[in-house]
Amino acid sequence: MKPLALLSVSDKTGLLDLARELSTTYNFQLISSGGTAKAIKAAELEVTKVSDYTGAPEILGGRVKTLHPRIHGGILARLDLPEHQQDLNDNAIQPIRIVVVNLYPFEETIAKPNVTLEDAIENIDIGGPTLIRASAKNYKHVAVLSNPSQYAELLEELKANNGETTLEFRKKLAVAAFKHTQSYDTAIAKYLSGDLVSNLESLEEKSTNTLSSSYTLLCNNPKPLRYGENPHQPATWYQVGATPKGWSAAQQLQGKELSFNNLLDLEAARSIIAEFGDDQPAAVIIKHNNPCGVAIGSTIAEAYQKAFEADSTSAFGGIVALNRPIDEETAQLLNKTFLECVVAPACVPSVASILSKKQNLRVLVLSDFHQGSHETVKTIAGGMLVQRSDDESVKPDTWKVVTQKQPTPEQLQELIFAWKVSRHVKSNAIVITKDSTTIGIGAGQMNRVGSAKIALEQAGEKAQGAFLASDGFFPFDDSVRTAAAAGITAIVQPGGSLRDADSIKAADELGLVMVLTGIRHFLH
Ligand SMILES: NC(=O)c1ncn([C@@H]2O[C@H](COP(=O)(O)O)[C@@H](O)[C@H]2O)c1NC=O
Repeated sequence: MKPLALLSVSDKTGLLDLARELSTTYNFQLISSGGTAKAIKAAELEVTKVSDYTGAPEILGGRVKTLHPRIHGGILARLDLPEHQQDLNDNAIQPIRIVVVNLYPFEETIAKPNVTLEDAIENIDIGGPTLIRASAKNYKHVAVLSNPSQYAELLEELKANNGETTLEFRKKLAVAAFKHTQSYDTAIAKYLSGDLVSNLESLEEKSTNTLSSSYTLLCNNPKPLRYGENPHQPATWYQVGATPKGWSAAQQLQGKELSFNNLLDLEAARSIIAEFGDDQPAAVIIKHNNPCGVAIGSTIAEAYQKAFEADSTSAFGGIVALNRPIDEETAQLLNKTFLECVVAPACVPSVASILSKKQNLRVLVLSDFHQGSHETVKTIAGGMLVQRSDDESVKPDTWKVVTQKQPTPEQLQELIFAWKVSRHVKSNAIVITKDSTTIGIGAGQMNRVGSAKIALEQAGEKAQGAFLASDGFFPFDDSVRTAAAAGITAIVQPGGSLRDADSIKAADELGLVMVLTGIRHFLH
């Protein structure tokens, strides 16, 4: 009697080649569910329909196809146990040696724009995971394939072992199978629980009754990276969810492979550019996850040039993000210095030959800069911290002017610019700007005075008439006095210190404008 191989697949990629090899080269009898059998038959290969083998028709519009004791008995039987053999004989069941299944495309279905709950539910595969789990449980006797990418490996295995599979190989497939059904079920649970929104709502409720009892990140398509932050740290880049989004959907037009640090810096650049929307051309240059230059210009070339000149020393080896397509003028400017990466929503075709002069420069196209994650996740010893991302838009209409001096509309615009940048600088953050360009950035200092000194020193003479944003409140009036002495005109800060009155008094004394946003933007 021929050994049995069961094939039941939604994604029919590679199916016919595999079926042909199994039946003609390795002499398997193929049994398949309706659609799979039809495809195999159409290729003039021999196949038995599951319903013919079991004598039970597919019912409920396909909700029940393979859920039958003749199928699951054949998969789950321990062939080393005489009592199992007896059961097989008594029930005219043949052992099934190879099971090839891939599941209804649940994640692809829910990613569709107007998906209905009905559609989503009908795409929850029941029989498929049951086949996969049963086969994986009985890996000592059954080889289970849960993805077309495994077909070639199976054929090599059969070739190397006279039409058999080794226990080691089957165990490896079983592990992959359980991981697959786990992530499949996680996607379903996430979707049915209201997806991310309800996770975040439950975070906001802060009540243990409403918090999810577990938190799972569903990651796919691992891409090995050369290394992590440093060469001795192995690292992998995973795509979150089944459909490529964000950086997983970005197109790399040229340059070396992306590194771990490139991706972190690109993400920092993306989040700043997203802040400025699409109204005006904006450019940002990132170094070590902090911006070293951010600017708005009348053209994208001008915005880049202003961002570059903001701190040309630090821009060397930087990561650039632009919110307009790269045109020839900008490409020529980009080529003037060593940069690691540049990302833009598009590239004018003629710039390819200009940028290719810098062969190592990674050029990426990201069509949507606004697709950030709504939650951030960090690991700590024995735990994981999850929070809503700091992605709420800046709302200047809620700001309060607390000084006698009021800002002019132009000054308010500049303060908005400074504030938008400051929330993306590691705390303690002080950002000095002028003409919609950063001219001094103090990042990641352990006290705010230190950050202010660094930012003001970098701004130098240009601090005269410039604007200052602070991501957290001023605990004392010292930074206000230092800023005024350097020539700062207006300050935006959250407020909320016990000594706010001291800072406001100093601002009034020194003739500054001070605006309180009422919201803090620490970034660790
Ligand atoms: N209900 C069942 O008994 C069942 N058995 C297998 N499936 C799935 O049906 C699909 C294949 O169907 P077809 O061969 O009819 O194209 C596969 O994705 C497989 O995972 C089933 N469908 C869903 O639960």
